[in-house]
Amino acid sequence: MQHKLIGFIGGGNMAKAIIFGLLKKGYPANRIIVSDPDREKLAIYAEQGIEITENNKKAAECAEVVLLAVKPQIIATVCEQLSAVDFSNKLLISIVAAISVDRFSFLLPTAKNIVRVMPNTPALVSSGMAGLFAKANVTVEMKNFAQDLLNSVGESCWVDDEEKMHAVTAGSGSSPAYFFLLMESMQKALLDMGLDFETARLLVQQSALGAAKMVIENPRTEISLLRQNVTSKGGTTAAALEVFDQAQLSETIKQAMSACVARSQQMEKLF
Ligand SMILES: NC(=O)C1=CN([C@@H]2O[C@H](COP(=O)(O)OP(=O)(O)OC[C@H]3O[C@@H](n4cnc5c(N)ncnc54)[C@H](O)[C@@H]3O)[C@@H](O)[C@H]2O)C=CC1
Ligand SMILES: O=C(O)[C@@H]1CCC=N1
Repeated sequence: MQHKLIGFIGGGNMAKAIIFGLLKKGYPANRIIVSDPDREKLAIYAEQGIEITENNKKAAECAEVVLLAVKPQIIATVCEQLSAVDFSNKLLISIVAAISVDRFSFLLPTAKNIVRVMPNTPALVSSGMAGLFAKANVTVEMKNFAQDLLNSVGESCWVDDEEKMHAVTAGSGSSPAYFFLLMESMQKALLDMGLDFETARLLVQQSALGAAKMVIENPRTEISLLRQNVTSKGGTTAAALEVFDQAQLSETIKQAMSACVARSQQMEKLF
């Protein structure tokens, strides 16, 4: 991919996952600049040879691609700081949850090429998943760069309707947390059963990896069949799944993901 100069506005958790993922894939450190008011956060980037600044405007002015990675709650303030920057020839990528392209067009009127992305932190280990959305006016070249960027740290897909970005948030941005919670709970249960910490963690992490690989490497097999293949009639797995069923786990997961979507829709109106 092209090594355009990327200016990250905000250098927190998600920016870090993308930036370190990019560095691992050979993206040159001297083609990245990070702006953040938190000097401690900036120090980790400086150590990698990345230019750092506390001045958002400076980072955006010199960058060809500006990637917004601040919290939705402060997006209006941050855009105000960027209002004197001419975005007309720049690509603006936002990973900010819930904030629409129309909102960015309002906050930064010179921005024409806006790509909205919902990535996730596994980008750090080259296993990210990102959903992307752009309006029809965005050039193919700009869209390709945005997708190449996300593809270099994982997989990606486009959605044709911006409304779907709320669901994408439930399925990419937030979803690693659901899997972490499941793994945390499994690890805790194994500790309570008397296994030591390292054994419990190894059992959980390797089983999670194995299950994910089974799904990925058997794209034509329904996930439900993979589950059934583990579940002997009257056996141990059936006993475990019966408990999940009684607790209505599937319904709970649906409710949790719906809450994620509802919060995203609410935040879209709030910020
Ligand atoms: N953490 C995640 O898994 C994901 C986060 N996102 C989105 O990424 C964005 C950032 O989230 P996180 O990295 O988790 O948050 P974070 O709190 O770790 O990072 C935000 C960063 O913004 C910095 N900041 C605060 N005020 C600033 C300002 N005026 N100018 C520049 N930087 C400023 C903070 O110092 C901090 O380093 C959010 O909009 C979130 O919705 C999207 C997908 C996944
Ligand atoms: O929890 C959040 O709001 C952000 C967006 C998706 C993941 N983290």
